[in-house]
Amino acid sequence: MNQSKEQRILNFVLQNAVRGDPRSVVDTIDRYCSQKEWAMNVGNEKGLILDKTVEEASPSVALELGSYCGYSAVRIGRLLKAGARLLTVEFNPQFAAIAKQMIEFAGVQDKVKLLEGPSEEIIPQLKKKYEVDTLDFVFLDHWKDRYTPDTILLQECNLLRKGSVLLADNVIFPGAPEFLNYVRKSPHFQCTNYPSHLEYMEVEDAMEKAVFLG
Ligand SMILES: O=C(NCCNC(=O)c1cc(-c2ccc(F)cc2)cc(O)c1O)c1cc(O)ncn1
Ligand SMILES: [Mg+2]
Repeated sequence: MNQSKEQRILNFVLQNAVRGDPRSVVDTIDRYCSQKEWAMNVGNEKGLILDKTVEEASPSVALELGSYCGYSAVRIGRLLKAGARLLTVEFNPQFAAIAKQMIEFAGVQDKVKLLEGPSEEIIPQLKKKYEVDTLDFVFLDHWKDRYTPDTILLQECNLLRKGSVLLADNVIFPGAPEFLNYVRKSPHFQCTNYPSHLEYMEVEDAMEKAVFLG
């Protein structure tokens, strides 16, 4: 049975990156996906916006929706302070299996926990089952039509506090127009747009930061 693209990306990392070195894993995925096969990792240009936003938020508890191959989980995990943790949610079992191996190879498994399942099922479990009080940082990179319902669900589950930072990928391409409309119109969010480009392409894209005001 021939390999999936995601398996080929993982194999390239296992053979070319340095075990335990998150930076080398991130750079190796970017090298593969810019030179060999395009894939929907956030990439290095938007990755730098992600880095700066994570560093500014300095989260103790972070959530990622949409792990894919684990690129951004490794990227965020490497920036977390001692004792801080990232929960990353992936619906697709094939993607989840790859992401778990990527996270372990990078050596961030003590900070990053992958939760497999649909976000709408996992979010309501975060407080009781995963001992979350509130989330300091949320990276939205899953199905674009889930950004708005999941943002509402996070509020309904009292998982956001004054100052919680949401950062959403792909608000231009593939696009999340409903989400942009929702957070920009809401009195509960302070929004900032960061123009960029689709990973590994010259297509326009952007990230949107939405800070919860309580
Ligand atoms: O999360 C799940 N998919 C990835 C979401 N992410 C994207 O769809 C995504 C897509 C693109 C993209 C860009 C250009 C293009 F031509 C095609 C796709 C880029 C990105 O940066 C993304 O993040 C998922 C899977 C599944 O089977 N079930 C539940 N959820
Ligand atoms: Mg994306």
